[in-house]
Amino acid sequence: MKKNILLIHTGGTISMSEDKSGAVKPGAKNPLTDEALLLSSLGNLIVEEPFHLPSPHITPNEMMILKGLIEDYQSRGGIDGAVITHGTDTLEETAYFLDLTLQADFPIVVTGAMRSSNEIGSDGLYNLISSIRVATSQEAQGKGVLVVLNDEIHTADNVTKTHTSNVSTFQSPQYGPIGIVTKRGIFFHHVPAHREYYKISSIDKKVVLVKAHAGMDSSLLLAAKALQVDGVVIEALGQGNLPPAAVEGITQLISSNIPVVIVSRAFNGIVQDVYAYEGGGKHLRELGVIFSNGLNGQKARIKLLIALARTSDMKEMEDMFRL
Ligand SMILES: NC(=O)C[C@H](N)C(=O)O
Repeated sequence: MKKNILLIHTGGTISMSEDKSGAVKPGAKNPLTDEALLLSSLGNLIVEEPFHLPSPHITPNEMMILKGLIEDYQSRGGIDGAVITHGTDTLEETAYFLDLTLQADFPIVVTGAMRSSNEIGSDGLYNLISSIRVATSQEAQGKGVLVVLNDEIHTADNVTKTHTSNVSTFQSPQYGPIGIVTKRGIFFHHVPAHREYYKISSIDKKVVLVKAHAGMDSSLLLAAKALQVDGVVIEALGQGNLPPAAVEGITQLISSNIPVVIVSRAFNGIVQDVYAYEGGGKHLRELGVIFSNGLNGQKARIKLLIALARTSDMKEMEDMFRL
């Protein structure tokens, strides 16, 4: 029996076309709707298009709209899986947001494309078909929000865009993909180590993301404090260290009760309190910095926004980032 799949289009290259000059842009109509007949052989598709945006235009507000839409369908029942088409630039942030805030009992898959619908070698329709196949697979259940592109199945917490234009751009640097898509089937070779769920009803805090560099000082951190942001995420150096000149900024943020979360600007590995020199991980831990293990900066920012939507207790936030 065909499964009921909620198909949500949000925009991005997957629903754009190239014009004669080679410029890629959204048209009046989503080209994927032309493929409705072909796609309908894969399941009963219930199509929604709550907005049509390139993914650099996506904000947490659109992420909340997607969460609400999926929860609506979930409460009405009868849905066996959901697929979201999304621009690739911020796809990982939306996927991770939904992973943390939805408690769906059916698979949710996010996909996109690197080449627009009318380009040679266009990957959009192929990725969409793969995603619907994953969303209808029994084994995809209970694995959290999945990201499917280029024949690979990734978890939302680990996947990241690693190449500006290549179709194999989505990679999971820490652990690799958890499954593959082939002509014959959907094969999972790993199980996600843990799942997290946080109930939120709004998201409205301001969290900035700062990248550390050799010679970094406190100016951007002090500017963040002056702007009265609600939280700061820093892509720190190596295992989680900062230049000594950044310590003043950290101290002032934390003494103003503004949480500071660090991840590493290295795209593999975790941050730890290893080094005991000024600005080293041990020093940062003593100052009250929260260590986020394994997330990249943009995802730690999403998690901090969610944490701030739930609590102002630093200890509770720290516990959330320990997972
Ligand atoms: N490949 C893509 O989808 C990139 C596009 N700029 C977007 O994210 O909307």
